Amino acid sequence: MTNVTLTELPRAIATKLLEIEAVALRPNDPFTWTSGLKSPIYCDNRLTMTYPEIRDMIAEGFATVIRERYPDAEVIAGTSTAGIPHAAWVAQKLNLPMAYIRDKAKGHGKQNQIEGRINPGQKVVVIEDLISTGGSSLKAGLAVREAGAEVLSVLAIFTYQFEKASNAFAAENMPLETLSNYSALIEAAVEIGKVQSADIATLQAWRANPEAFGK
Ligand SMILES: O=P(O)(O)OC[C@H]1O[C@H](OP(=O)(O)OP(=O)(O)O)[C@H](O)[C@@H]1O
Ligand SMILES: O=C(O)c1cc(=O)[nH]c(=O)[nH]1
Repeated sequence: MTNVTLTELPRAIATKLLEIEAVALRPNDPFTWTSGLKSPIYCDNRLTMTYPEIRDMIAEGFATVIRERYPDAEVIAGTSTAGIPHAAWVAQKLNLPMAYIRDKAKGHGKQNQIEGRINPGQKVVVIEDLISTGGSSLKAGLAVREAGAEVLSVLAIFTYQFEKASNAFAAENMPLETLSNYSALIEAAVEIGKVQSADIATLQAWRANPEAFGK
């Protein structure tokens, strides 16, 4: 078990993401995000699965948030696909039921969007790996509500801190909390010398107007 407080966690996770090279910069060959946005940066949190110490730091962070702020949680639900393993580790730590939410209902079999059992009226915490626009995780949270359950909060490892995402969650009155974020990532990257000043300038220009990047 790792021993990092919630206050230390944004920087600690950001540093680990940089150390394992989960963060890639490609200013001249932008990444396409799931929302269609073009970006000079991509944060591949899936790589945290590979490192027991890091995935446990994350799971312990989520478990602490749930114990402190959502002690009534009855089900931990992961978003498909990158949220699923983290939801499993948290559910195991808290000895709670687990489910996962597909981005859409299956076209065959039972045609489920939610796999595992979430009963109407149950209190659910949704676990996501990363928030860009927030579209994927908000959709997952709304599917849980559609099933008649209550979403106590969506928790994610990392957010780019776009207003668009926080506004979308606020509009649905759905709480969103994250363990680490873009500000902490940039601070950590500068401190450990992972980004050059030219890259910082590119990242600042992109961050100020992400929709215009790469056009
Ligand atoms: O906040 P958003 O704009 O929705 O973007 C973030 C989502 O994008 C990624 O998933 P992706 O669609 O790549 O699928 P995966 O989880 O199956 O890898 C990531 O894991 C988040 O779920
Ligand atoms: O928006 C996305 O698709 C996205 C961005 C990012 O940095 N990492 C990721 O896994 N997805």
